Amino acid sequence: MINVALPKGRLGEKAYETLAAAGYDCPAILEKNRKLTFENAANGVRYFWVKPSDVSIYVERGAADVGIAGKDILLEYSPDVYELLDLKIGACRMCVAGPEDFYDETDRTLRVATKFPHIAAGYYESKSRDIDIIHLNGSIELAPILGLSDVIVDIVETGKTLAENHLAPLETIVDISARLISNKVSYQFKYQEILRMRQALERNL
Ligand SMILES: Nc1ncnc2c1ncn2[C@@H]1O[C@H](COP(=O)(O)OP(=O)(O)OP(=O)(O)O)[C@@H](O)[C@H]1O
Ligand SMILES: O=P(O)(O)OC[C@H]1O[C@H](OP(=O)(O)OP(=O)(O)O)[C@H](O)[C@@H]1O
Repeated sequence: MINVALPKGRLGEKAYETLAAAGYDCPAILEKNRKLTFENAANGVRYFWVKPSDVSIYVERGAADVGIAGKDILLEYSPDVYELLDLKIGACRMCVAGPEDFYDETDRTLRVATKFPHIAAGYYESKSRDIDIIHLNGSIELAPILGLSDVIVDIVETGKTLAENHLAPLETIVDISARLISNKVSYQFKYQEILRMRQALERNL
């Protein structure tokens, strides 16, 4: 049996469809209910629905053997896991964004609002730019509008949220997509099962 942590929310359905298409379907998961675990003994898979930002914790600690997590989560938390495959789903990019006419006055500390403080800190450190990080949990675009920050570091997919709030992407930090990750001990002890899953997913890319 292989235990798989799936991200709830916008990435969840695509992640499950990708696994189902690779031979790891579990029809019960499509029932609209509040259950969090689903098993299909026929193909040896057990799924857990977890918060997207928690997938890497479940996998790192071995509560799940494998999981599907956005590259943003892996860059932010640096979990001690193996990254096995780029699944090419959930494509978006991590950007610096702000008012369209933003001009960085480099003589003062830049105020950066973000849900991703480590990614933001690493990016500005690489540019030797002093910043003050304002760690928020959502609606990041509000920060520059209300004067809480100068810019934001956030995910941009279609760009609609930025445009509708009169903001623009200013710099791309990194391209993001979902990855298959594995617990390091499971990768040894369930090597054949995990390899089979990775290969089946890779064939379907
Ligand atoms: N428009 C988008 N906004 C946010 N994430 C996106 C977007 N498009 C693709 N993704 C990918 O989907 C993953 C899950 O995003 P989602 O918005 O469902 O999680 P979240 O609500 O931010 O997570 P959490 O509730 O744990 O904070 C992200 O980690 C990212 O890799
Ligand atoms: O470029 P777009 O297609 O508009 O997508 C990007 C937006 O989606 C995400 O927000 P989310 O919907 O997760 O809301 P939250 O950050 O407020 O929780 C992200 O933080 C951006 O705000």
